[in-house]
Order: sequence, then C-alpha cells, then structure tokens
Amino acid sequence: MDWWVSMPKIELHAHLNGSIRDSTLLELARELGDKGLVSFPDVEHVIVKHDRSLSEVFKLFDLIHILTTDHETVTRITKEVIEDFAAENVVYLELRTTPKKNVSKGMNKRSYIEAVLEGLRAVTMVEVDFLSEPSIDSQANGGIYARSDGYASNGTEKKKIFVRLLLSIDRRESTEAAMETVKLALEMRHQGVVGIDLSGNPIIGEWLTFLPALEFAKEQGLLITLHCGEVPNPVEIHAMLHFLPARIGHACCFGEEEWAKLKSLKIPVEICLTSNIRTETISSLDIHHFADLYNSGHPIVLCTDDSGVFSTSVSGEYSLAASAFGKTGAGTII
Ligand SMILES: CNc1ncnc2c1ncn2[C@@H]1O[C@H](COP(=O)(O)O)[C@@H](O)[C@H]1O
Ligand SMILES: [Zn+2]
Repeated sequence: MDWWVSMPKIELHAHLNGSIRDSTLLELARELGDKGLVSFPDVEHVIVKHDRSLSEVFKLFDLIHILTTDHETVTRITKEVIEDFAAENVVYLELRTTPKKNVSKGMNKRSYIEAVLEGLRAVTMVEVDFLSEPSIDSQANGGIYARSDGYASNGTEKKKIFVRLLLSIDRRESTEAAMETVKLALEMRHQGVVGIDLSGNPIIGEWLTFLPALEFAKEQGLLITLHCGEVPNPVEIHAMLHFLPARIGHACCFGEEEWAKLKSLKIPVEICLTSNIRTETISSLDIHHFADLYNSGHPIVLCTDDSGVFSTSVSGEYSLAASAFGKTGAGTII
C-alpha cells in the first residue's frame, strides 16, 4: 500500500455536501428524475463535469442541496462520507456542514444536525468516536488511541475514527441566521460539535454581517475557522486576520502585507491543493503558497475541501503534494 494511503491522517477541512460520492449523487438525481422533479440528463451532465470555475462550483452546490435536503439523505451521506475517510486511514476528521431549513421536509437547523449525528451513529464499518478526547498517549483515556494502522488500541481491534463537527455559516446568511447557528453549536457542543466555519461564495456577503455571531462564538470558546482570501479582498483578509481565528482555509489571494501578518500571527492554514487548482484560484502548483508556508515552518494541514466535487481524497492530496513539492513523508501536517 502506498504510504499516503497507509499513513494515519487528519482531515480538518471537508464540507459534508462537497464530499458526497458521485455514485450517490447520481442515484439521488435519478430518483428525483423518476419523480419528474429534476431533468436527470441535465443534472448528470453537471455532476460528471470535472473542470469548474469557482462560480460554477457554487451553482453545483445549489443543485446538490436540492438532491440532499431531507433527513434520511443527510444521514446517509454523513455515514458514507465518514466511511470513505476512514477507509483511507483518516483517524481524526473535522467534518463541516451548513445547518439548513427546508419547510416542505419539516427540517430546521437543529433537525438537520440531528440527522448528521444519526449518520455518525449509523456507521458500522468503523468505530466512530465523537465524544472522547483523541490522544496519541497510550496511557490516556484508558489507553484508547488510534494506532498507526487506524485500528483502536484498546483491544477491540475495530478500526476507529474520531469525528468532530463544525457548523458552517453560509455567506448568504443574515446576522440573525448566523447567530442561530452559533447558538445551535453551543447547545450541541457535548455531542461532538467543536466549532464554527464561515464559508460560501466569497463574492457574496460582508464580513461585518457575520462578525457579531463569530465574536459571540469565540467568547464562548468555540473554535473558529474562516474561508479567507479565496478571492482578492485585502480589507476583508485584514479584518479576518485581526479577528484571530483558530485556523483559516485557503489563503490564496494574499499580498505581501497579508502574508507577513498571517506569519507573525502563526494562524494555521488549511491547504486544499486540488480545490485551488480546479477552481483556478491558483493557476498552477508551481506557484502555490504551500511551498513557501512549508519552508518557513508555518503550521499547515493538507485537506480535501470537497472530495466529491473535486474527485480527490486526503491520500490523493498527500500524493499530489509529494510529487509537486518533493515531500516524501508525514512532515507536511501541523
Ligand atoms: C470550493 N471552495 C469553497 N469555498 C467556500 N465555501 C465552500 C467551498 N466548498 C464548499 N463550500 C461551502 O460548503 C457548502 C457545501 O457543504 P454543506 O452543505 O455545508 O455540507 C457549500 O454550499 C458552500 O457554502
Ligand atoms: Zn472549503
């Protein structure tokens, strides 16, 4: 087995609805096609298309959300996504998703997250731990930790994955809707919810709309990660760095001043190589900021972003980094 597959890995930037298997999306589209609710050939064309600009990606998400927004489907995709990450030896997964309302399906933000939690419990292929503290110390937590081959070390010999949830605020949302998500995260923090993500189409919405909810979340001790600098917007990038999030995602469109600020603040960056190349936010890997951040010892972590939408995997990202930047081992993660 290649080292990038067998190596135990962590995944910190994965959007649930971006990580769905193509086969599942096609099956869901076919079902809605049979009911006359979508035109299957049109949807199939969009799902199997591989090169997408950033704006086309967000159109695809609107389509995916039409296919997935009922409780049963949310539970199913959560189960499958966790199984897929576990199969490639991800031992710690922070899965993020935007709590959604869908009146016609009786769904509200809380019931959406409950359906996600149901998906965590539905996994049978591996043991999913979404409550106890992950540890690499064999003396801690009764000796339960993920062995290098991904199997639990507590004698059960069942493969184990630690899963935590981040609730996403979509940039289309209002201050009130963002606050509702933060309050939900606080209520569910004893059920595996550890933080808040700000994501969505980066050309939509204003930082100040989300700030009150993000400040409240931070005060309450939730971990905050922000999609930052996916498009050039120096004013927003500065405001986001000033906020001191626990991590940021992407950091593609930074200028010299922004790099200096990021490095002095030592804010870890979630790097999504395939996503950046596919959406053309970075034109080629030769000029990707991975190399500079890695060489300057800045904390970074390789992630998939949307393994389904971009047909990638965590192992694939390690393999890609190794071939593009000449790394041969596990030294690329935080
Ligand atoms: C490509 N780069 C990206 N930039 C910004 N936001 C992204 C994204 N990829 C995904 N999302 C965010 O995640 C949602 C889908 O998962 P959930 O429905 O939340 O599970 C998208 O609608 C978008 O808001
Ligand atoms: Zn993302």
